[in-house]
Amino acid sequence: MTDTHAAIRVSEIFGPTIQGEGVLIGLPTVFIRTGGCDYRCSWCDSLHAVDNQFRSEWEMMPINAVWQTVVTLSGGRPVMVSLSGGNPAIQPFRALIERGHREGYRFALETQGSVARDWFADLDVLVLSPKPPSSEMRTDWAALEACVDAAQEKPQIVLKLVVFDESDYVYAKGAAERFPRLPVYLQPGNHTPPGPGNEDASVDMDGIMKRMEWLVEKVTGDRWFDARVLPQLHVLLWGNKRAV
Ligand SMILES: C[S@@+](CC[C@H](N)C(=O)[O-])C[C@H]1O[C@@H](n2cnc3c(N)ncnc32)[C@H](O)[C@@H]1O
Ligand SMILES: Nc1nc2[nH]cc(C(=O)O)c2c(=O)[nH]1
Ligand code: SF4
Ligand SMILES: [Mg+2]
Repeated sequence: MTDTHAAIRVSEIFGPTIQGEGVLIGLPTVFIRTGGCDYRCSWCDSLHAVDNQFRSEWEMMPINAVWQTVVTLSGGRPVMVSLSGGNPAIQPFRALIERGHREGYRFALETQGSVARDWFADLDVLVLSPKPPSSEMRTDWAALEACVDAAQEKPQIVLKLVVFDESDYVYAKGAAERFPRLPVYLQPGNHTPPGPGNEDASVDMDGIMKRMEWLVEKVTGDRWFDARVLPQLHVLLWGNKRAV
């Protein structure tokens, strides 16, 4: 069933900018960032879409209004739309995806993989980013597998793993071994400043670059030749600034 009366809890809609991460890096993209998350990662870089203290900034938007915003931002030209958050899987996106597809838009979704939806099969790209030990979250592997199953091999599915340290790297290797058919993107963690609302704080660029170099040494040393190591390009360009 497609519920065209459904509303999406939106934190921000922005773009077009470039996708800064993973398999679609560099591609012009409009982002819909939903409000609310079932996780609380210790290093989440989007707390303004997670922490309840920002709830007053979130808006319940009817599908039509969300879609109109995307059309306005893209000048009516079909573009990649990234559904992120928060956890976008807890929002009712089926009708928006259907609407956008009719007009030639494509949809990627970023989720930690804790909640599976049957409409994942309607996506073009499903980015699963299970959380390593440094996040202080525990992975429900059955839920992650349910996300892969829900997609029914229709969208492209990739694993994007954030790595801060050795135990995160070991976790990433384990996750890749559980899903041998999924391409793997490794992304160095960005130590975001404590607390939400600190997007003007400077980025620890040296730390990010050191972790990237170390990651390259790890994957090449381990002969892990189908892993890809990529930075968050938008962080290199614009730091912790919001909505870029
Ligand atoms: C803010 S999350 C929103 C989507 C979903 N909740 C998730 O975590 O996949 C978007 C992406 O940013 C990554 N991310 C969040 N905080 C990060 C940080 N401090 N450093 C590097 N990547 C981070 C997540 O792993 C995820 O791939
Ligand atoms: N440019 C840009 N690329 C991104 N890739 C993933 C993002 C996210 O926060 O989900 C993000 C974001 O916020 N901005
Ligand atoms: S799952 Fe994603 S949005 Fe939620 S707290 Fe973790 S990084 Fe942030
Ligand atoms: Mg981000």
